[in-house]
Formats: sequence, C-alpha cells, structure tokens
Amino acid sequence: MSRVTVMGTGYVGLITGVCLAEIGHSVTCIDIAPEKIEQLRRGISPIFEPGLTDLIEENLRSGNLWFTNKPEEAIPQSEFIFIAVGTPQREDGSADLTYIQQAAKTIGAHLSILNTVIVTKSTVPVGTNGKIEEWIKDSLHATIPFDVVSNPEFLREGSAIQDTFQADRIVIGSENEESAQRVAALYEPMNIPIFNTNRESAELIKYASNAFLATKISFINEIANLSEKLGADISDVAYGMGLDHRIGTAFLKAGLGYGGSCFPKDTNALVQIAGGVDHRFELLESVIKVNQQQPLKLLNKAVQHFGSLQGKETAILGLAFKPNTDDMREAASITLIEHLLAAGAKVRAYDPIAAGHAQKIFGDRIEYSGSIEECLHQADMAFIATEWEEIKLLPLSIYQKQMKHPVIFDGRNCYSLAEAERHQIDYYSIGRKTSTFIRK
Ligand SMILES: NC(=O)C1=CN([C@@H]2O[C@H](COP(=O)(O)OP(=O)(O)OC[C@H]3O[C@@H](n4cnc5c(N)ncnc54)[C@H](O)[C@@H]3O)[C@@H](O)[C@H]2O)C=CC1
Ligand SMILES: O=C(O)[C@H]1O[C@H](OP(=O)(O)OP(=O)(O)OC[C@H]2O[C@@H](n3ccc(=O)[nH]c3=O)[C@H](O)[C@@H]2O)[C@H](O)[C@@H](O)[C@@H]1O
Repeated sequence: MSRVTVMGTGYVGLITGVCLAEIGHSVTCIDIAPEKIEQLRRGISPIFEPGLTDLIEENLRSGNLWFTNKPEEAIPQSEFIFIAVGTPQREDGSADLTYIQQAAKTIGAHLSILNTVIVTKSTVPVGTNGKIEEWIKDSLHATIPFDVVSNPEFLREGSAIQDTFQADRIVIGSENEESAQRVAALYEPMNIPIFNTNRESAELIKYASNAFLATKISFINEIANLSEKLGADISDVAYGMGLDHRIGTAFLKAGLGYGGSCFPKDTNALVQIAGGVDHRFELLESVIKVNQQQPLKLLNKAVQHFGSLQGKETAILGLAFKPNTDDMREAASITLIEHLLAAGAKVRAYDPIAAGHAQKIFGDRIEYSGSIEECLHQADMAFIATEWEEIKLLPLSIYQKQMKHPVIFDGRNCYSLAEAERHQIDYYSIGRKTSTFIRK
C-alpha cells in the first residue's frame, strides 16, 4: 500500500484516484475548486461517468480515499503525487501550462523528504516533465530529493473505469530506473503490460496516439464523402477495410467528426509542438480541417433539401460529443446548432443528460425538450448528433408519428437505408445513398 496524492479532480484525476484506491492504495485527491471537494466528500461525483459514484462511495467507506483542498494535508505524507490538472488549448492551439506550473509550485512548497515521485498524468507537450522538475526545484525551501515521471493517460470518457482496469498498456517515461520501477509497482495489482521509455517519448506517445486515432476518423470521413459520390456504402467499405487485421475495425465509424475535450485540443497542440521544432505537420493540419468541415456537409444536405432553413422547426437528437457522457466540449452538435440558428431555423434539442451544459452554451436561443417525442413533435427536420442507445434504437415509426413529414439528417448512421425506405422517410446519412420518398 502506498500513500498517493492526486492533484485535480477532473476526469483523469478522479478516475486515477479512485482506481488507485480500489487496488488498495491510500489516496488523497486535492483540487483548487472547493465546491468539487465539498461534493466529493459527500460521495457526489462532479462528472457523469458510469460506475464512478459506486467506486467513490465504496472507497470513502473503506477509508482508502480522501478529498481535500489543502495541499499541506496531503503532499508532505505522499510517496507519489499525480498531476492530473487541465492543459487547455491556448488561442494559437498550443497547450496552456498555467495549471501545470501552479501544481508544480504547490508541490515544491509542500514536498517532504520521502523521496517522492511526481507522476504526470496530464497530457503535456514534449519537454514539459523537464520543466515541471525545474518549477518544483525553484519552489523548494531546502534540498529535497524527488523525481518526475511521465505516465500519460489513455482512458475514454464514458468507459473510463473499464479502460483503466483493462488498459492495453501503461506507459512510463522516466530518466531513472528506480522511479520507473516504483511507479510500475503501484499498478502491479492491475496486471497491465508496462512499457518503459524516456520522458520525451512517453509525452509524444500520448499526442501521437490521439492524433493517429483522429487521423483514422478524418480518413474514414473522407472515404465516406467519396462513397456518397461514387455510389459506395461507407458501412460496408469500413467493414471490408477493417477485416484486414493490420487496419482493424476500431475508429472507422464515419459521422460528424471527432469532438470532446481531447482530440481537437491535442491535434492542435501537436501541430504547434511540431511547429516549435520547425516541422510543418501537414497531414495533421488536413485531419483537423476535414474534421471542421464534416458537420457542415450534413448541413448542406438540409439546405439542398429545403432550399431555405428560415423558420424550419428543427429537432436535434443528442448534444453530448459522444454517448454515455454529459460532456459537450467541442461537440459536433454545437457546430450544427450554431449554423442552423444562423440560417434562421428554430432549434429544440434533446439529450438524456447533457441539456444542462447546452443551456450554458445556448441559453434561450434554443428550446430544450424533456423527451425524444416532445423534441420531434411537429418538427420539419431532425438531426441525429449523438448515437445514444435510446436514439439509435428509436423506431422510425416515432419520427413518422411525431414530425410534420419525417426528414432525418442522421450524423451517426443509426438506421439502415432499407428501414428508412420501408418507413417512407426522407433519410440523409453519412457516406451512403440518400433515401428520398417521393410524396404522392
Ligand atoms: N478527459 C479525458 O478523458 C482525458 C484527459 N486527459 C488529459 O488529462 C488532463 C486533465 O484532464 P481533465 O481531467 O479532463 O481536466 P479537467 O479540466 O476536467 O479537470 C482538471 C481539474 O484540475 C483542477 N486543478 C487545476 N489546478 C489545480 C491545482 N493546482 N491543484 C489541484 N487541482 C487543480 C481543476 O480545478 C479541475 O477540477 C488534461 O491534460 C487532459 O488532456 C488525458 C486522457 C483522457
Ligand atoms: O486524451 C483523451 O482525452 C482521450 O481521448 C479519446 O477519448 P474520448 O475523447 O473520451 O472519446 P473517443 O471515444 O475516443 O471519441 C472521440 C470522438 O471521436 C468520435 N469517433 C470515435 C470513433 C469513431 O470511429 N468515429 C468517431 O467519429 C466520437 O464520436 C467522439 O466525438 C481517446 O480515445 C482516449 O484514448 C484518450 O485518452
């Protein structure tokens, strides 16, 4: 059992803290946001993540997990300090290291002589772990031994706990073998393959992994755009490609493009990191451009269908950037809604859990529906922006029943073309033939 402090109770900090507590370590999570700590002490998770509340409650009860906003109550007693604070995007696309620097200074101000290993979980530009070391040194009041190790995080929102306990690999980037072994020992009960490397490589593995997955998505979206023009069906094309084990089926789902708190931010950051060493990352620049244009392609289909969108009652099904999360950061739904509003459409939206976030973004510029049926009622057109189970499995007869005449712009390819035809629905999707019903 080791004593661990986790700095930051966002997605990564909370999941890291809770999972380390679950395997028997004594974990204190600290945050500068007092309201989060207050909630967490009462067992309330500030984020929506399946299974997380149970794990928080369980580990609070067992005494393995504590929450505080006072670093002095945690850092001096810890053998490991995980940094899991945010690294948001600056205006120019580069990563903002303000929170990282603040966390490093806090660590330096409270570090004791336990030969503590600082473990960086946050996604940080190559070279940052070296800077963290310097920032900590600059804040120390005496000569105190410590080490800084890179340990990037690969979890996905919505399946974060499973991703942690069944991770493909744990990457540990260290300049010192003993520190690397100590971090590896922490994770031993999880029985996950460990890959050891130096800090710079570990930092780059994180950005390269996200950028590669983003590239797969933009690639398949381009093939989808091509499929539409060539009469191919993207579902079959992606499936047929994925049968080659060298390609694999994962991340070949065409749609509205990638959103979320990380792919857009990290692809932009990697372009900046490359630029910093005089390398123009043209491939990644194109990936980003394709992604920005993808939701507009579906909107254009609506413009072509109706001529003008002025006054059109529009239902948006799904707001979150993907299912099983209430996160709307960089969600394709935002692009869709902003463009629809600009074109004069009247928008109402439904999402099982993300409406609260939407309210902060759109206020009363759109309406919020309490159910799918209410959202679709008397609508001229419906956009499917997130493939929540209840949206994906919604019978097409509900669209027929609720809408004026069912016209669906499906950004997540939830239905088969045959089904849409059977229900006599004007059905537009991504990378497939349009199914238009000629009204008598
Ligand atoms: N969200 C995700 O699914 C993943 C995120 N990452 C990376 O992990 C990092 C954290 O991401 P999120 O958890 O989403 O961030 P977040 O922004 O949701 O949470 C960060 C938390 O850190 C707290 N914080 C800021 N400064 C602090 C300090 N000095 N001391 C203590 N707490 C402090 C904030 O109040 C906030 O609660 C980012 O670098 C992100 O790129 C990596 C993999 C997955
Ligand atoms: O660094 C991060 O924060 C994380 O970013 C992603 O995780 P996440 O953003 O939670 O979600 P994903 O499931 O990867 O989906 C990202 C976006 O890509 C889209 N996507 C995904 C897969 C696909 O085939 N097609 C597709 O359009 C999703 O709709 C979503 O908008 C990575 O998958 C994680 O490994 C990484 O740790």
